[in-house]
Amino acid sequence: MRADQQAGECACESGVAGIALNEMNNMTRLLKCRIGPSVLNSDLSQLLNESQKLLDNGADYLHLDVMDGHFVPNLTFGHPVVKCLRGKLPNTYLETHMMVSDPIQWIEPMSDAGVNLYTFHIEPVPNDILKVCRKIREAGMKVGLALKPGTGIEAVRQFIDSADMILIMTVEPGFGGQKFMNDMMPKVQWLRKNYPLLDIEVDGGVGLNTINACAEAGANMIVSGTAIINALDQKSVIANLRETVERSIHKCNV
Ligand SMILES: O=C(CO)[C@H](O)[C@H](O)COP(=O)(O)O
Repeated sequence: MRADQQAGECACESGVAGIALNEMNNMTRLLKCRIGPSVLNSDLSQLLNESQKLLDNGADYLHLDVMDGHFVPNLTFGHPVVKCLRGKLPNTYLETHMMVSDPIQWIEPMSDAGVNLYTFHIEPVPNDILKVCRKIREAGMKVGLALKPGTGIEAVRQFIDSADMILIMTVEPGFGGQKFMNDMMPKVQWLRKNYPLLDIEVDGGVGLNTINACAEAGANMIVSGTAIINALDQKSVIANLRETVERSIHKCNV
């Protein structure tokens, strides 16, 4: 494991994916809100500047959308770009959201590039989920499991304890700027109810108009792309998103 990967802090201090409900009362306060802007719709010719601006404006981590043109009908960037970014941002927590058909193929290259959290979709590898989780950990990264909107929670249930985070997609993966799918919130609610300390991330159409639904459902890791990137005042949008989520986390604790 690289030093910068080790230094990365996960949103749930305990690092425990799930605990029994009766153990949670004194522990929910450890759940942390984290805002991770997606750089997908930023000016990618200025990736470092765009990233630095997001961090200066309060981002806790960067959500890097890696698309292979097979799993989703779009192409972005891969490990060479991530490695360059890591070189310039040695202390930033980097998540790669792997929208790829073969998540195993990119584990070593992404680990070598300095990724902290490797989030992959379970849909292309239904019979190899545990194997992929194990390889990600062996490579020194945290494990995120991502679900497309059409994938039910039952598909991931038995693997939650093997993950550090579950990503509930609130749009069809592939493009930024789509409409938030409110009907994904029951998945988030179910996860939060049954896994009080689990890091739950939402991604897709999340902004000031939709953050309330995410926060109330129990999401604590917030990916937001266009709502932050296109904002005139990124700092205030990030602060607003954080405030809404922290209010919900606080309500759970009292
Ligand atoms: O994973 C993604 C698309 O597949 C993006 O992270 C996501 O859509 C962010 O952009 P926006 O907030 O504009 O929806």
